[in-house]
Amino acid sequence: MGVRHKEFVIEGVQFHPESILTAGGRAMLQNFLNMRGGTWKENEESQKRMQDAIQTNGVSTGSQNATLNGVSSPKVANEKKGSILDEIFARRRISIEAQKQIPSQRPSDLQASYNLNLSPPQISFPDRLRKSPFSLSLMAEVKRASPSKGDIAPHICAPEQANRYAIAGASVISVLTEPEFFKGSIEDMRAVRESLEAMPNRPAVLRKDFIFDEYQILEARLAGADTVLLIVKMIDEDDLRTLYMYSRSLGMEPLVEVNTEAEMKTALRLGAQVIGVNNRNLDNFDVDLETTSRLMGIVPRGTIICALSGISGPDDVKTYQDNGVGAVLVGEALMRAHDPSAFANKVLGRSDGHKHSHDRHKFLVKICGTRTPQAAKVAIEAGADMIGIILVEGRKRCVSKERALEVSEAVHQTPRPINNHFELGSEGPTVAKGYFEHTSTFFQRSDRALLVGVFQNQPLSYILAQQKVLNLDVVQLHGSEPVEWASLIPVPVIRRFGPTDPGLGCRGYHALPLLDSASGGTGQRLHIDGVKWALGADNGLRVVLAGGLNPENVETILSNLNEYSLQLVAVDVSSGVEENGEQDLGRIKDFVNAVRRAERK
Ligand SMILES: O=C(O)c1ccccc1N[C@@H]1O[C@H](COP(=O)(O)O)[C@@H](O)[C@H]1O
Repeated sequence: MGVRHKEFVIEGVQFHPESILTAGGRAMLQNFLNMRGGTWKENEESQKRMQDAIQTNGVSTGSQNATLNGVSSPKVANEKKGSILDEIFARRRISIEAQKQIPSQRPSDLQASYNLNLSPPQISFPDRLRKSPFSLSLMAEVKRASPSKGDIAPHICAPEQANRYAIAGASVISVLTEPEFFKGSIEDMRAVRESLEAMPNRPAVLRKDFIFDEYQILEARLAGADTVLLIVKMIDEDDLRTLYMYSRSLGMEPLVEVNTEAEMKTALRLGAQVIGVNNRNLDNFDVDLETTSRLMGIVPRGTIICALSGISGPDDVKTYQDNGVGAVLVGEALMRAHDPSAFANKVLGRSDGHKHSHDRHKFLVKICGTRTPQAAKVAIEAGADMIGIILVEGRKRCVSKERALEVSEAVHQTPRPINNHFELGSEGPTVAKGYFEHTSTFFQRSDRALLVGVFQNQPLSYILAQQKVLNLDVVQLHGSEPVEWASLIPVPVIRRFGPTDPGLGCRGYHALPLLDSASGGTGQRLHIDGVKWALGADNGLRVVLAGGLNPENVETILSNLNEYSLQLVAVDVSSGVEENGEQDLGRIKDFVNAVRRAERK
């Protein structure tokens, strides 16, 4: 085991001597001192101060490191000095030490947040790898730059990139969080995790960084990591074990990285369940794709082996599949790919997953403002998918309790015409799906139409009571109700938004947003450009379209939105199927027929 330098203290902060032997390290120290109102000048006196600090601390096997929960932070093993990795580790050490001094980011702050259960829900990293439906799992990396390649894709938006990877079938999203050499940040990883929120079968999130301190592991968990990287080469075995156990204590099985047989043996002694074999030698950056297959021989069954680095396409993956490698990590090639989703699909041997032009898109139809059981029956028999009743006191279409019960009974008992039955998706259970893509399937019910109760700025207790009494299948919130209410209502919620309203695309709350003008039920049309803007800004968004639709205009409106038709789940009409203020059975049928014609175009 390598000897260690004792840390020294400047302005009350402990630093590792290796950290400031480089110009970059000194620049970071300068930043730190600036932040603290101190100065560090490259003059004789400061250099002497540094030399003295190094000499007086000298060579020692002890350590005086910062502690978290009373456990001392492990050190970078000294014999590894000299490589680029040492420099990165040394710089990370300085910046992490500086970060720990910032009120709100001190170890005690992180621990307090963790104790308050503020870390996002996690999934098991090894389980997620094992559940991949493909012959080998993909760990797709967000990496803007690297020390060996320089800039790769500095302008990418991390959560956008991660979403593409997820939908394409990646089991893990690896996010580089090191800022200087890789141009990443913990904020990238937090945003990536947020972008996967409420996505069924989301990928696991890996914090890829240079980890030497429990502090970084706790920080990762609070930002939403499901696993962290531990590099055997850079941490001595006792410290590695401490970090490994700490990560597991937070529910994160780490990815343990090795490059040689000796390192593999260390990882196995640790009991690591997931071992990444780096095909890149970190001293000289040489890549040898056979490294992974070579080291497989000594690995017991059940351990998941991942090939890391240098994989540039499906051809590289073939041999790994044959050798029983569980996963491949692809970074640079995906970041440089013109179409990362298509590239990821190819690596996984998956068809592109896109809908083809011959797949006819079906728009659900909601007939709202229904006031009689007869109208509900006619609408269902004409092919309507949802029947809405207005439960807003004072509005002209509001139905009495008795009438609402009658309509409810009609909706629950009227069978649907046979040609309205849905073919439900057969996608495997472990491929991630967009949140709204998933929730829109709630509304595709084959046996009967759904009953929707429309509310506007009424108390939550009233809404909950009505849902129960009327056996509502869906609740529509048409006022300024808090978005969070959707999680407190036991059936799917449709919530009204204007196209530029905040919260429209919030995942995890409303099952579908409904685009309409503010008051509702007035026949006021939405500006088509606004609708296009909202749909174009977020291609994972799915909506119900309402506002001034009628049998005469709905075909044209749908054809104007043709480009976005996959995002339009349903169309909704209230005043447009009325004649002289009453629902007109003929107009209801005309509306449904007009929508069906639009589907065929
Ligand atoms: O229709 C109503 O009277 C109503 C009252 C209160 C809130 C919402 C209401 N209707 C909703 O408005 C849209 C579209 O209506 P329109 O076609 O423009 O008349 C639809 O979502 C109805 O559910």
